[in-house]
Amino acid sequence: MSDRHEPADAISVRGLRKTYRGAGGAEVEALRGVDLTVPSGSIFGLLGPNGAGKSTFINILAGLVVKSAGSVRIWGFDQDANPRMSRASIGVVPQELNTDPFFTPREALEAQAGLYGVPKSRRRSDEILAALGLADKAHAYARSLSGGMKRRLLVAKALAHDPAVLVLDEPTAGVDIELRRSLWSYVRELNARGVTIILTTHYLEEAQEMCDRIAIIDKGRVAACEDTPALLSRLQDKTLVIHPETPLAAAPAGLDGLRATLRPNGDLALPYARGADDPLDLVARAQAAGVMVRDISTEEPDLEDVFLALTGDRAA
Ligand SMILES: Nc1ncnc2c1ncn2[C@@H]1O[C@H](COP(=O)(O)OP(=O)(O)OP(=O)(O)O)[C@@H](O)[C@H]1O
Repeated sequence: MSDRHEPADAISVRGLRKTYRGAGGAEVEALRGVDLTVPSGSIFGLLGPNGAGKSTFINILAGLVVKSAGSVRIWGFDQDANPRMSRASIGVVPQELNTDPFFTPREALEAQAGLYGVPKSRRRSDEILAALGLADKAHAYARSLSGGMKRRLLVAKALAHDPAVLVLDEPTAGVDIELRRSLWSYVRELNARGVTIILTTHYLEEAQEMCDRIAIIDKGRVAACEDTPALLSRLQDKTLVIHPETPLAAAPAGLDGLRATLRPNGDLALPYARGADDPLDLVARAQAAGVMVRDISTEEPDLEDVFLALTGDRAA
């Protein structure tokens, strides 16, 4: 993968729109003018509530859904002017476990490579199957594979034509912790070898941990697109947590004007503005309200908070 030319942007999308026409002629505007750039070599996260347009976006990149307007460049190739090269540059791991029951994993990879015109001498089916822990299942019928194995087979299939960009649509939905961990470590390995990764996930912690850069899509528009630390720092609110001597049964009276909440474990949480409010004042206010303070800690905002602030919706 090292001999590949590398454009600055793996994906560049301008003015992308998609309007679906429903059964009764009703129109659904799934994408309403999306501009998005995915830098080459990054692990890029696409987050958004249900129905935000993430799958539509990915399916347009994959060539599975026809856009209504706008331009899409994949690995420098314009999707309209150079459909073959732009398609060859991207591999998509779909959300659904749609493996062909009568193909063995090896046959599935060979068929996929054949579809993209990869000559036999350049196919790496066995290597890919081994990397995904499917070597001993290479000749088993796909229908006999476990759910986790099918998921890994879909990743393998998406890699069969050696794409520069790998898209994973909700790759860890319904996946157990062990598979999730091994999937992510493989994704990191691919990224280290130069593959640009785009993933959608509802697991905000995961996006926070995995992604260099994150776009938040809401109602068919890009609500935010920033490097992960910058996105997090947009939120000025920190939280002071007071751990009382004995768990509180209710938030004490006398904390008027503070957005105090009681946590299920009996701790008291008090949001405050970084740099503007003094957390020690909050401690004094709590003490004055009768709270016996055993310990205090502060928390940074996480993506869930950013998400809430931007979209007003709570994520999954
Ligand atoms: N084939 C279709 N025909 C009509 N409407 C569609 C079609 N596919 C998607 N939509 C609508 O387009 C909007 C965006 O859907 P999309 O699946 O892209 O969202 P999403 O962000 O991927 O959601 P999720 O997280 O639930 O997968 C939704 O309102 C959806 O109902």
